[in-house]
Amino acid sequence: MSLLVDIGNSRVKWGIVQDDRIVSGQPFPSAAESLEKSLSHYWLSLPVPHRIYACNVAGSNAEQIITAWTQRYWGNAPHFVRSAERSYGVLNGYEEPEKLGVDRWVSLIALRMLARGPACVVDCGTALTFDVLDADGRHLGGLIAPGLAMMKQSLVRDTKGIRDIDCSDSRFFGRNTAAAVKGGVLAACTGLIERSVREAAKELGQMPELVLTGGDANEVADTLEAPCTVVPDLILRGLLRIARSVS
Ligand SMILES: Nc1ncnc2c1ncn2[C@@H]1O[C@H](COP(=O)(O)OP(=O)(O)O)[C@@H](O)[C@H]1O
Ligand SMILES: CC(C)(COP(=O)(O)O)[C@@H](O)C(=O)NCCC(=O)O
Ligand SMILES: [K+]
Repeated sequence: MSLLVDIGNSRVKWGIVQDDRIVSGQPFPSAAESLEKSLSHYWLSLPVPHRIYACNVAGSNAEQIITAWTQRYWGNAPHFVRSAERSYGVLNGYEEPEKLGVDRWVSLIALRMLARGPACVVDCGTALTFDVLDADGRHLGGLIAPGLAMMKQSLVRDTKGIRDIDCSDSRFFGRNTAAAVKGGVLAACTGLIERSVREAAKELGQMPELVLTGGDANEVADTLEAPCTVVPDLILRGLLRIARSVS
């Protein structure tokens, strides 16, 4: 059995590989304070994995805690994927390829398998990232913006007049503070995505496919006018691609 682990700035997403398919587990917070406890809670009952493939953007502390845990209970350290210049049919577009967030790199590897032609991937996580891949697997670069929760938190933190932001209203324009914040933050994300897709289409000479992933992908997809596909386990699928090539 292989274990696939995507360690983001908010949450650890993970899944086991059974019959070459991903069975996703319950995500848990990546915060260092609770990480060891969460690992024991979610992973102690698993069969011992022969291989562990991980991508981590939550800092070396998270990497150390997870490695210590898997060493202690399974006698096995994870293989931490690093961003490369070229692999699995994808050519990294960064001037310094190793500086591209490894979650973005792995999502491009998955996107390359999934898409028939040029495609864009949006990760609606702690940050919102947008990356472009042409029909030959060349990464044309991307964008990084704050994610939905981070935008809301920054409004609460840095203003006196915005406090309660719980809202189930779904009209575009809000008629109270919470609805105005919800709408503003969603419009910031969907506006970024729709403008970026148009810009990508200009560079590509053709309309790209659009794939969304991350904890807020469904909420963003519901507001987007552009056609898109939500793939919740996109990064785990990229890790599976890498795992297959090694075993
Ligand atoms: N059950 C949930 N628990 C926590 N966050 C959630 C949940 N469902 C959706 N979210 C949203 O998902 C975001 C984190 O998405 P995720 O893709 O896990 O981010 P990251 O990869 O940066 O850790 C949070 O900011 C939150 O808005
Ligand atoms: C952009 C990110 C913060 C996204 O992290 P996430 O929201 O997935 O937790 C991460 O991919 C990262 O730290 N990237 C390094 C900088 C870059 O990609 O240019
Ligand atoms: K992520």
